[in-house]
Amino acid sequence: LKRSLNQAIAKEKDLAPCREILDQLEAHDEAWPFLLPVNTKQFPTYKKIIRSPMDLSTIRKKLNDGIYKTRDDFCADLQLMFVNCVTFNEDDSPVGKAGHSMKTFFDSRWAELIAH
Ligand SMILES: Cc1ncccc1N[C@@H](C)c1cnc2ccsc2c1
Repeated sequence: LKRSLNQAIAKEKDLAPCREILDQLEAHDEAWPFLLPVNTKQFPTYKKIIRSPMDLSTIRKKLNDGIYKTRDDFCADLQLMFVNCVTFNEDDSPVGKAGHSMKTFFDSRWAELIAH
């Protein structure tokens, strides 16, 4: 029991900074394309082109539901969201530009978190 309690404490330590970064991503001026799953009625080709959709609300739910075992699992879903954006959107489109801006922000905050 003691070991599993320590493991639970270690997991919380590992994931706590993820909540902080996710708070900042959701509050970012350019988060608007990523707040909810892409509406496939509005973008009918999206499901064909993007095999694994991902968005900030899904990441938040997975974090709250204890789906992420490590901070790297969390990071992988964010990178998936950014790769989906680059795959579907032109770099100079409004959504494409927002994606690059959000990725740059995330990568710098993640580096601070891991580096510190
Ligand atoms: C991240 C992403 N990738 C590809 C397509 C869409 C989106 N985002 C949705 C929310 C979105 C993005 N832009 C607009 C513009 C009018 S409705 C709407 C909805």
